[in-house]
Amino acid sequence: MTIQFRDVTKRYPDGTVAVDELNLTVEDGTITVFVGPSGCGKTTSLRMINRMVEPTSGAVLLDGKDVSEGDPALLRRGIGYVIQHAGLFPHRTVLDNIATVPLLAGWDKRKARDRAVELLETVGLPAELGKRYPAQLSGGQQQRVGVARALAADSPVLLMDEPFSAVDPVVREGLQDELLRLQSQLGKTIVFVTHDIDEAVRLGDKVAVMRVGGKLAQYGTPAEVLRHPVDDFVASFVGRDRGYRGLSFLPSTGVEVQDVAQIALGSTLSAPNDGWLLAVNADKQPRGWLPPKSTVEGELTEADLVAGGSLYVQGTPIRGALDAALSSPASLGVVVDDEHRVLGAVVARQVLEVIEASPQGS
Ligand SMILES: Nc1ncnc2c1ncn2[C@@H]1O[C@H](COP(=O)(O)OP(=O)(O)OP(=O)(O)O)[C@@H](O)[C@H]1O
Repeated sequence: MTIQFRDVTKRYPDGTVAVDELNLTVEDGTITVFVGPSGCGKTTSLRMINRMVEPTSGAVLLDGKDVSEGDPALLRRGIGYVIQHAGLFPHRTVLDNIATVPLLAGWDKRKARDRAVELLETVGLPAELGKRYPAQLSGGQQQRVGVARALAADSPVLLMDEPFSAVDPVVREGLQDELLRLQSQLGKTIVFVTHDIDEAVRLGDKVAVMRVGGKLAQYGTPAEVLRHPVDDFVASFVGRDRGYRGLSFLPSTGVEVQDVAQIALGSTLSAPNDGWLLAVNADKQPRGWLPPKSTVEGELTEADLVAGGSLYVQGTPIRGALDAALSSPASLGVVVDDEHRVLGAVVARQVLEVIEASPQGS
């Protein structure tokens, strides 16, 4: 389902212009992220899609149909909505929370409950949490329940307003991964609001950068916004390290994978080694590094090794190659295939040469 903002303006009764002449199309089956500093009108824009806020002028269209025509309650029931802190009903169990919308839609109790159990699994929560109350869950689990409840509407559109902002960064990354995994299966049209540019570029197929005063500053793919910010506001908002972030979108064409000296776990070392040796297991997966001039008594075990850096999966963007090279104790970034078998190594200097020669690096 496409969502179209056509000349949409929202002026609150006190005169605040929260959204100013917004024109933008959210494409079917994609994640579009509204990002910008506090007060720039992201939430107001989102809420005009399900008519929790009515535009002062202009129109929002769902698949070409003006949302202002028709019953707002019916519209809202048909659009999944997730907010910060999940917004769960505290006195209802997790399962009852998830089943809210199906019950409103007139499903019988049994069917709504079965659907809720299924959705709990979809969002990666164990079934036994279903009987608990929201306060008995962690923040991350509550957010997952919030997502499950929104999915229960089974609508093609999902609105998410800072859904992961209240959880710590590690849990947040897990939730983002989970959302991307779900989206690859479900293909919904998702509008996601955040003030965090990292979250925006990670999740968005498209990113709409907004500025205070409710104006759209730039709308494009994450790569476009990072590499070619249209003005100083966008450039400063995406940050000084945008060059590094932009590497997440630069292909690794031209990066040379060189041979790397290896040693198998369980083998013996006849003489001290000259250079670093990459230790691999029976499946040829890297397990760590053996420093130069090591002496190993008996068979090589993981206890003899120095931990390795990050791995670079061949074919993925160049940022991973640079990370692998810079994080390796041997200054050799380990290159692996999809099954994490060693293919060779990359060195930072050569990766940087490729980056410098790219249009982004120059
Ligand atoms: N009900 C309201 N009445 C008056 N002004 C409002 C109302 N709701 C929001 N605003 C104002 O409209 C502007 C945009 O608010 P909005 O919540 O859409 O921004 P936001 O980008 O989502 O901000 P945040 O990230 O802080 O939630 C702000 O100046 C805000 O104070």
